[in-house]
Amino acid sequence: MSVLEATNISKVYGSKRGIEQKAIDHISLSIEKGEFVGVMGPSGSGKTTLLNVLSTIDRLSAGSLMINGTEITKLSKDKLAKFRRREMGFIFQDFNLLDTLTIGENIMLPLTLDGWKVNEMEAKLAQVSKQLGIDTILPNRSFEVSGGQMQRAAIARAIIHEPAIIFADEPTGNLDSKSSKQVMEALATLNNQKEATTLMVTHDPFAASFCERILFIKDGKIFNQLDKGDNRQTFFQDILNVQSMLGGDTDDFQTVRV
Ligand SMILES: Nc1ncnc2c1ncn2[C@@H]1O[C@H](COP(=O)(O)OP(=O)(O)OP(=O)(O)O)[C@@H](O)[C@H]1O
Repeated sequence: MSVLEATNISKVYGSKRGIEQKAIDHISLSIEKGEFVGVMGPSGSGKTTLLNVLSTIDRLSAGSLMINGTEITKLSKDKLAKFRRREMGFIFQDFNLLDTLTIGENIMLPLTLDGWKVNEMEAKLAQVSKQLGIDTILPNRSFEVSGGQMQRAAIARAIIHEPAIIFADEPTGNLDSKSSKQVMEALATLNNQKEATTLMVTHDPFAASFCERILFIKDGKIFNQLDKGDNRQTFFQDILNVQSMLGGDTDDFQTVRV
């Protein structure tokens, strides 16, 4: 079953000088339940725009987008906000945790907004935080814990309401290699054990090697697609090969740390 089905989608930005920028150019893609899909491509290729339109943060210029059986382009603003809150989880590069709340309160936020009972929220919090290995830091504030712990808290917040799909934008972008590995292992485990359908934009070939499938974007179009197969090290090398074919960021060519 497709959790996400985008058909012929485009996003065109206007400019003050009247020149249009076609950031997404007639892309069609589908993501099945339980898939872990990565999006890669050179700087300016349209990765963030693709994530933003698929996650309904930004409106499409054209095309159709079905998520969990609902045609997104037909929803009113209010219905869309509710749909987004219930059916989607978000993970950002800079964690986006509120430092006025404890880590536990941050994680429970989607349930608080949805009017859950306190004892039910706490039971769910205990389960999710244990699974992510952050149950001991729940009373802390974000500035008292490490970057890796903050990102695992953000993952807990993204999955606590069991959304249909998780959108992750450079989740390892602000982390050192050890924390990146922990965060990617956490995402991959959630994906394996809970069938958490995930779409992740990344520049990092190491992070991407945890995905099952990578879509490479160039000039707003899908340029190539890679499937993992059964060996992550080979997959990692394949990712580097496509990246070098695409050109772009020299930072992307990292030493192997699989
Ligand atoms: N708000 C906007 N207004 C006008 N043009 C935009 C806007 N946002 C992005 N663009 C343009 O759309 C294209 C795609 O940008 P996007 O940020 O999606 O690329 P990206 O692949 O995520 O890049 P990066 O890896 O550098 O973050 C670029 O040419 C960019 O300049």
